[in-house]
Parts: sequence; C-alpha cells; structure tokens
Amino acid sequence: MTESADTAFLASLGWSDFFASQIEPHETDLIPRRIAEVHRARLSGISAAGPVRLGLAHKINTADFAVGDWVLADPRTHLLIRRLDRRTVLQRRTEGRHVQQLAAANVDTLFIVTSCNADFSPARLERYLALANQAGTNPVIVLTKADTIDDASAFEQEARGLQRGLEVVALNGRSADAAGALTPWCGTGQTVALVGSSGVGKSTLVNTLAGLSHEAAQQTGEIRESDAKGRHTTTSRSLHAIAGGGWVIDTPGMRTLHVSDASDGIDTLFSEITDLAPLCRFRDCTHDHEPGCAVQAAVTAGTLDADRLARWRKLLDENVSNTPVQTGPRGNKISQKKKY
Ligand SMILES: Nc1nc2c(ncn2[C@@H]2O[C@H](COP(=O)(O)OP(=O)(O)OP(=O)(O)O)[C@@H](O)[C@H]2O)c(=O)[nH]1
Ligand SMILES: [Zn+2]
Repeated sequence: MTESADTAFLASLGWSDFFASQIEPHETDLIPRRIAEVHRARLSGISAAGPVRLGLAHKINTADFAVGDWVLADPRTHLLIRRLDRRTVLQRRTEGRHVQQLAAANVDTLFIVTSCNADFSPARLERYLALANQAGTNPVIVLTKADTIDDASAFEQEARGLQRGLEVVALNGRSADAAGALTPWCGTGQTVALVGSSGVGKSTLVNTLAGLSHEAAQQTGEIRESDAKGRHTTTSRSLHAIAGGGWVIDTPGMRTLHVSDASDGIDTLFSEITDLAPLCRFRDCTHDHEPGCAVQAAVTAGTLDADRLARWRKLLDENVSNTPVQTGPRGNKISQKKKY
C-alpha cells in the first residue's frame, strides 16, 4: 500500500495528530494498529487488510488494553511494541476491586440511550453523563421509541436540562432514518459507543448504524449471540464499522458502568451548582444548612431545582462510596491532572 493510502486508512480508523505526535524518532518504522478485540490471551488490531492478531511479549497483560486503543506494532512480526496515550477512556470498577476495568478507549461520542417511556430517569441519565464527562467523551442523549408516543418533546426538553449544552436526539431506532439522525457524530474516523439499560434499543441502534437489518444481524451472530442456556446476550467485544464511515464500540462491559472516580465528571454535569459554590459564605459549605449558602438561596429563589440538588448530593455520595480513596471534602475536591 502507498504511504498516502495508508495515511487515509489510518485517518478513517480515527488516527489523528494526537496519536501521531506520540511517535518517537526511533519508532517511525513501526505501524499503528487500533485494538478491535481484547481476550484473556489474545489481542487483535485492525489493519488495512482486516483484523490481525498481535504478537504479545511475556510481560504484556491484555487487561491493560481496551477496545479502541492505538498501539504501535512491528510491521513484519505484528509484535505489539507499546500503547499510545488515550484521548478518552471509559472504565469501571467492579465491586470489591481496587483496579478499574477498562471498557473502551478513544471514544469520541457516548450515546446515552433511553426510551420515551418509563425507562426515562433523570438520575440514571445523570450517572451516565458523569461517566461520559469523566472519560472525556462527548455525551449525546438518544431517546428511542419516539415512534410509540405522539410527542417526544417533553422528554427532549427534560433531557436537555440535565447538562449545559447537552445534545439530545429522539428517534425510532428500528427505522433506517435513525442512522441519519446520528450522522453528525458518526462521520469518517469518528468512534461512538452506547450505554443504557437493557431493552432500551442499543443493539437495535448498533444494527441500524451498521446498516444491517435486524434479521441479518441475528444471522451473522456477530453482535448478539445466544449463550448455552439459549439466553440472548451480547457477547462480542469489538469495534464495528458503521455506515457513515465511523466506528461503534459495542462491548458488554460498556453497558453496565457504575459511577466511581467521577468527581470531575460530576462537577461538569452539575456546573450550575459548582459555579455557585464559591459564592457561599463558608469555603467548605455543604449547601445543606449553612447560613449564607448561595446554592440554598438559588433553590429558594426558584432558579435551582431542589430535586436536582438532591440528585447531585446522592450521586456524590455514591461516587465517594464507590471510590476507594476520597480526594477531598464533598463538592470541594482537589483537582487532579488526568493521565490516561
Ligand atoms: N418501537 C420501537 N421499538 C424499538 C426501538 N428501539 C428498539 N426497539 C425494540 O425494543 C426491544 C429491545 O431492543 P434491543 O435493541 O434488544 O435493546 P438493548 O438495549 O440492546 O437490550 P440489551 O441487549 O438487553 O441491553 C426490541 O424488541 C426492539 O425491536 C424504537 O425506537 N422503537
Ligand atoms: Zn453553600
């Protein structure tokens, strides 16, 4: 392949100056590969010719890699040399474990999926928003099943109020038009991932984005498989090409993220509250009972919703109890420089 064709291919996979600038002068002979699958003893990366199995040195632990990672490999042996720094990373802490488990890397947009029915829960959406913010990805709320109600605008409006500047789309995931509604985030080289509760229509959307009919997707068994008991589960951990030229990361780990280590993400989500905190009389104000509290004053004045304040409190508590080391007093945490 010519160098320019190679560059175009890498760009279509999401390669950018952010990654190129990490290549050291002695590494110019190595080739970048994007991780498409992570297994216990095996990693596969995407090349122009399709997936390639990467050679692993003994010291390599595949758990240190996520679908979506960029690595440098030897062009002849496919030996993995090193991983490049991530632009974004979605990770989760499983109960009782100190180390975070990687869910996906270098995701540009996280589609937070919920449906226009009883699944719609501001508190749950806020959890996912905190995670997206923390990961560094751009969150977009996708309201599915808009075809089942007369007017989705009340849901759209409520969703938009959850974070400043938040983008919200209502659609019918089963219709081919859904891919069109999501094109702004799915162009060439863009990577998306989806989160949301069971049954909201994530698989349906992935299939629609991939341009597969529901039947075709079931036949390929690539996205959904049945386990030994015949249950229908999503098992593959991979990077799928989508119609508009982008990629979707669809891994089971992505779908069950819990909030932990997300205090910066929570601050971004509730910026109308964090912006008021410096105006409180006491620097360590908990915005609960203190005199001269600017947050309580906003509730009294009707500019801040009391329910929203209560959810902020609950989410902070949840984050603290799921995070092994607390970084500072509630709402006044010590800012840490993020390093992926
Ligand atoms: N009417 C309507 N039905 C939808 C829409 N999106 C999904 N469905 C249906 O809702 C059901 C659940 O959709 P799935 O795509 O399997 O949901 P999921 O989020 O992937 O579920 P899990 O794999 O359990 O996490 C299926 O019967 C879909 O056909 C939509 O926008 N409109
Ligand atoms: Zn206060």
